[in-house]
Amino acid sequence: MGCSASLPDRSSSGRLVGPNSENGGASDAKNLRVKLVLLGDSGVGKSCIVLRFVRGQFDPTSKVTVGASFLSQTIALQDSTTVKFEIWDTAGQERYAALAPLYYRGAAVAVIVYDITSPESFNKAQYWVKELQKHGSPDIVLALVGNKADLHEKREVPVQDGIEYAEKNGMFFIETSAKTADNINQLFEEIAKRLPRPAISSTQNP
Ligand SMILES: Nc1nc2c(ncn2[C@@H]2O[C@H](COP(=O)(O)OP(=O)(O)OP(=O)(O)O)[C@@H](O)[C@H]2O)c(=O)[nH]1
Repeated sequence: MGCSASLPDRSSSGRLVGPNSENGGASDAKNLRVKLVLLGDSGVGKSCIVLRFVRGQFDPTSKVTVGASFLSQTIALQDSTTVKFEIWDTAGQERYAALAPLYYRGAAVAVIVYDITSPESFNKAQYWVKELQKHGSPDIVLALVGNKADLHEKREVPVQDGIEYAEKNGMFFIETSAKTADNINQLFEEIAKRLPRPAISSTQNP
């Protein structure tokens, strides 16, 4: 189960713009290209977050991620900077864990996702934070995301736990719902605001 995310560039809201082709894909002060990796336990909603961000859709019936999938999406900030996110959505199943370094190596941003109804997934998120702190780029932007915020009646991870853990580790924190779209665009906009200027450009290779 899950959200299939092997999709082309698409705009999904008025604030999102098409692929940035004016400068041939390189980063400059106004047009940033950013490699972003999503990590987290299987089933927390990584693919659904990406699908919601890129296409504005939620598909509860599509499949588990195998290996990883790649998508990109460009957003425009208020200061007219554009940020093209090159997104690697990794597979959360344990059997793919050894592949993760291929995807987070050289990433300017890591989005570490857990499910607010699953303490196990919160523990797994903490594992990924430590892994990124040890092996990620030294200036990587780390975001901690508590997804499935729409399932508040089943919540098992208090919002305060997410806030405190993120604060201690110098991370940006947000709760989202890929199902309702709550805070999905905000997640990427807040990441964009925290990027060093210009961000390191990347290629479509992991
Ligand atoms: N209620 C609710 N369900 C969600 C949300 N996001 C994802 N889901 C459901 O959670 C399940 C897993 O979502 P995926 O996006 O495939 O999870 P994943 O983290 O990509 O999983 P892997 O591909 O195994 O790593 C699916 O059944 C989704 O419909 C959400 O915000 N709210």
